[in-house]
Amino acid sequence: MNEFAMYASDLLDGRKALVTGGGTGIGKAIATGLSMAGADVVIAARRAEVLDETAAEITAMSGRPVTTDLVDIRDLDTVTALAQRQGDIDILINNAGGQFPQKARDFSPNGWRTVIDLNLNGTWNMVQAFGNIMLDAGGGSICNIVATVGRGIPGIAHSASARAGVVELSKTLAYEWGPKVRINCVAPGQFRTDAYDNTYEEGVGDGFVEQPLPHVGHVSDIANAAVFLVSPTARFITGETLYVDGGLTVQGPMSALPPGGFPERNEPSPHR
Ligand SMILES: CCCCCCCCC/C=C/C(=O)SCCNC(=O)CCNC(=O)[C@H](O)C(C)(C)COP(=O)(O)OP(=O)(O)OC[C@H]1O[C@@H](n2cnc3c(N)ncnc32)[C@H](O)[C@@H]1OP(=O)(O)O
Ligand SMILES: NC(=O)C1=CN([C@@H]2O[C@H](COP(=O)(O)OP(=O)(O)OC[C@H]3O[C@@H](n4cnc5c(N)ncnc54)[C@H](OP(=O)(O)O)[C@@H]3O)[C@@H](O)[C@H]2O)C=CC1
Repeated sequence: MNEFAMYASDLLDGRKALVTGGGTGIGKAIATGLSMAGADVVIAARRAEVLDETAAEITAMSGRPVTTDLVDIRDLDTVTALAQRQGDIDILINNAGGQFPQKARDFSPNGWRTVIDLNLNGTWNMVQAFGNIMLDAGGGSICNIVATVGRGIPGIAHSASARAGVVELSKTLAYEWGPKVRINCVAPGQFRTDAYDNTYEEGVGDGFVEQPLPHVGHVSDIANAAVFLVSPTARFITGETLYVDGGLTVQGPMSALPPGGFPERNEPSPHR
């Protein structure tokens, strides 16, 4: 099966889409999905070489040109400059982000700040810069890639807080920008991208078997959800968060640290 061929190849004809972090992993899959559905895609991040390689790969699959551009979403000046170059977009996917796993009690002030700055402030920089242009131009659609927030994510309290902020931001803007700009989120469960494998210890997510769909997701699962949400097929959906997590948040283990990562949880409770 071609995982990226879920939609008609002209679904997004004539639309321009920008994907942050589109050179790797989930962002690359989303960019591929958008291109396969007919959009003119721009992928933007910090590493030109990675972006160029990915653009060529996507073009080989979809037959459509893919543009690359540079941005550091934490740096407002580069976001503003990107918006001046690529402001005429109809679709924005805020996928760039990430964090490191650590117990909250060990976070340094700068560690906390860095993750909030990337995932909440960085996303906000993009949303405001491009959202304002969409509002002036008449409309558009935004999709923010977050994480499975809603019941806490032990081991990444900084990122969980930032992503919850993005979910609430999206709901708020869905109202404020309602008639013109739709804004939704996709919440991925666990996806074994290169970045994931490089960041998380062996054993994280081993409890998959307890998840309703007991296997790892494919990045195209996220891509298909994101393409749906930004496409006219989802024209009556805004302020929503779509969980693509194999049911992890319904029932499953949730920790970014490997099993045994919180031995203090076996200590007697002072609350009894
Ligand atoms: C069942 C399913 C379950 C599922 C449960 C799992 C759910 C996970 C869901 C998410 C999965 C993914 O995102 S998968 C993709 C994963 N890959 C990533 O996220 C990689 C991206 N991460 C990063 O680039 C970095 O972590 C990040 C800090 C965000 C940005 O790096 P920078 O180079 O800008 O920052 P630095 O200057 O290096 O560091 C800034 C501060 O952060 C601290 N810091 C950085 N890395 C650190 C580390 N590993 N441990 C401690 N502290 C760290 C530094 O010490 C600095 O603080 P001081 O020393 O005090 O100055
Ligand atoms: N994989 C998973 O299981 C899950 C992933 N997520 C989230 O999904 C998103 C994609 O994850 P994944 O594909 O696995 O990870 P990647 O690390 O492969 O993707 C992150 C992308 O964002 C870009 N990026 C990082 N920082 C910046 C920045 N400051 N400015 C611009 N671009 C930046 C990176 O490119 P470059 O370095 O060139 O800038 C990279 O292409 C992330 O937000 C991640 O946290 C959420 C839940 C689960």
